[in-house]
Order: sequence, then structure tokens, then C-alpha cells
Amino acid sequence: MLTIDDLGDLRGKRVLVRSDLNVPLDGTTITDDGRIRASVPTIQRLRDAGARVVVCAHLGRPKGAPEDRYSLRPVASRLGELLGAPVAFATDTVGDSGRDVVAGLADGDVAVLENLRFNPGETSKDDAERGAFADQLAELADAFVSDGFGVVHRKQASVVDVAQRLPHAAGGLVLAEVEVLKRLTVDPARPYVVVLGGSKVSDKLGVIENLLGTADRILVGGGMVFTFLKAQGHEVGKSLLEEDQLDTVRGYLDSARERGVEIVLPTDVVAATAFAADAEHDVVPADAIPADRLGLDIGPDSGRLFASRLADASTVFWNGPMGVFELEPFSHGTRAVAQALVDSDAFSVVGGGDSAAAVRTLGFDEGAFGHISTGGGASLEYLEGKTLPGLTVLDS
Ligand SMILES: Nc1ncnc2c1ncn2[C@@H]1O[C@H](COP(=O)(O)OP(=O)(O)OP(=O)(O)O)[C@@H](O)[C@H]1O
Ligand SMILES: O=C(O)[C@H](O)COP(=O)(O)O
Repeated sequence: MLTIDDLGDLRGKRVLVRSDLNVPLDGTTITDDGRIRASVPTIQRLRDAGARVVVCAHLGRPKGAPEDRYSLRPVASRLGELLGAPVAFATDTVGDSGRDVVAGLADGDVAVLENLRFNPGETSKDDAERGAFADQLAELADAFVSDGFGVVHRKQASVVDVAQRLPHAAGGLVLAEVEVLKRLTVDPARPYVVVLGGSKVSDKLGVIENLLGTADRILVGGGMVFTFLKAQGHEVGKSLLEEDQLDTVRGYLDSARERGVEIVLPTDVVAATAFAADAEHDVVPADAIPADRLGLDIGPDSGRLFASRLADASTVFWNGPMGVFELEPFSHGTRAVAQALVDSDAFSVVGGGDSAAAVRTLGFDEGAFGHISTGGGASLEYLEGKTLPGLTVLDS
């Protein structure tokens, strides 16, 4: 992959940086700034080189139109604090504000553009529509640096199309993440255990098929559990469920049996009356979730089971919290898995915006893990051996 050094002298050049600043927010309060901190070294490096740095990023999944709750303004403020320098904020991406803000930058200055996904062209499946938006982005810069590892699996305008329009390079974060993940794909030390959870179930179920060829054991928690439980014939009440994936999941269970890969499911679940911290909740057997309840965490017995299945691991990859860790009553399963990783001698990689945030907000020391990746879906797809469009484009 081309690197920033390949871009030559950047003094006075406008450099568009695609970062992954998709951080968890509570209103306008950033609850974990890990992804912003991870983006700082590349931005600082470009400032030091005298570039005029134009940062673009997405937040959440708005549908191609502005929504206040997904504004990057609080993120731009936090970036300014971390850089110890003013950061200009454009209230649109490629409109008047974007153009004016970029035109006003001096060498070493930084601007953040408003959420890329407020523009339908960013995520469009239509090449021409995406290309037209990428043209507008490219007009704002002389070079492009791809540093948002968490989005390199997305074929989106700011990830792929803009790189085809400008001299481009991989940022330090992308290079570092790829280096670590390679360790998990090329002959990982065994037993190799994968822990999967979180809520982007349909995005992530597919990874299991490929992992059945590399992992020795897969522990399933979080919102992913219920599609498995239902596939085994159990009722899951009002829990998160991907009804159309039931046959696929049955196929995974059969294939795991044939290949000798152990799939570990929770034995108990914390089932609540509502998705709220003060909702009535009880620990119930995983095969007896009441019809009016939803499972929001793995139970204490499952926490112990998962810890025991992690104790002898030599390599662990973990993506997706075990429960709704943001709400204290449903944070214990995630805490149990994090503690098991801290206690084990395994080389552990934690991937995903929320998974990494969970580890930090639950008070664990980042240094106790082998690597905390900024990529969730991106890390998973890398491990699956898929071609990541945002990486491929940087090769040429
Ligand atoms: N049982 C559950 N029901 C509903 N939501 C759940 C459940 N368990 C976990 N979650 C939610 O999953 C979310 C995180 O899932 P997600 O798949 O986005 O993981 P991630 O680590 O952020 O990965 P990525 O970076 O790919 O987004 C958390 O906000 C958590 O509250
Ligand atoms: O949170 C993530 O994994 C990245 O920021 C990508 O977000 P997306 O899944 O909405 O594309």
C-alpha cells in the first residue's frame, strides 16, 4: 500500500483524510473517544508536514440527509482538544460551508467536514451517484489519505471513489491495524477462540462461515444469540432476532459439528421487560425466555462458561459486546469476557467501536489486551479473507 511518504512534499497542500470518527454519543456527549484518539497521529503528522488537513468522517447511519443527532460537531470539538489546536467545522460536507472552511485553512490547520452520510452519494449503490459525490469531495483537496480502518470494508464514496480521483496513501492507523490482523490470519497460535456479539447481527453472521475454517471455538453472545437459540427451536420472546437467517444459522451449527469446531452458546440470559436500565429483569435459562421479555445480556452462568472456554486460548479475537453494556444491569457478561481475556495469556484482539468502548468504559486497562482495534465489521471482514475495497484501492 502507498504511504504518506509516497505523497511527497505536502507543505501548503490540501489533504483530505478519511477517518473513522464513529464514536458512541449520549446526546452530544462522547462516551468513548477512542476512535478520535486513534485518528490523531495521522492528522498530527500531516499538520507537522505543513498540510492543510481536511478531515471527513461519518457518524451513525443517517439516511442521506442531515439529522442533528448525527452531527460531527461534538467530535470536531473533541478533536481540537486532543490536538491542542483550533479545528474549523463545516456545517455541510461539500457545500458552501465546506468549500469556505477549506479555503480559509492555513498550512498546518485542520477542518472537519459535517457527516459524509448526510449526502446520499456517500453510501449510494449507484456508481455514478457515488462518483459524482466523490468528484465534489476531490475538489476540496490535492491528495487523499485513507485512515479510517473501521470503514475500509465499505464501498463508499469517501473510502473508495475519492481515492480513485486523487493521489492517495494509507494512513498510519490503517497500516498498523492491517499489520496486527495479519497475525490472526497467518497461522494463529492455537487454540484460536473467537467471541462474537453486538447488535449488527445480519452484518456479522456471515463471518461465522469463514471462521469455521480457521477458529477452533466460537463463543456467541450479544444480540447474535437469539437467532442461534431460535434456530435450535427455543423461544426468544421479544429479543433481537434475524428471522430470515434461521436456516443459515442451522447450517453453521451442522457445519461446525462436522468440522469439529465448538460453538458455545449461553446457558442463561438476563431477560428484561423493556430496553431500559430500570426495566424489571431476571436471569432465565437460555431455552426458556418468557414471551414478553427480551434478552439484554448473557447470564452469570454463561459468563463463567465463556471464561472457562477462554482460559486455555492462545489467540482470541473478540467483536461485539455480550450485552447492552451501556446499561449497568446488562453489562456483566461483557465484563466477564473482558476479565477472562485480561486473566488469560492469549494474544487478544478486541475489535469494534462499541467493543473497544465497552472495555474502556468498564474500567479495563487497554494495555491488558494484545490490541484494541478501531475496526468492527472491517476487522471481521479482514479475518474472513474478504477483499476490502478500501484497502484494494490503496494498492494501485
Ligand atoms: N442482547 C442485545 N440486544 C440488543 N442489543 C445488544 C445486545 N447485546 C449487545 N447489544 C448492543 O450491541 C451494540 C454493539 O454492537 P455492534 O455490532 O455495533 O458492535 P461493535 O463492537 O460496535 O462493532 P462495529 O464497530 O462493527 O459497529 C451495543 O450498543 C450493545 O448495546
Ligand atoms: O462502527 C463501525 O464499524 C464503522 O464506523 C462502520 O460503520 P457502519 O457499519 O455504519 O458502516
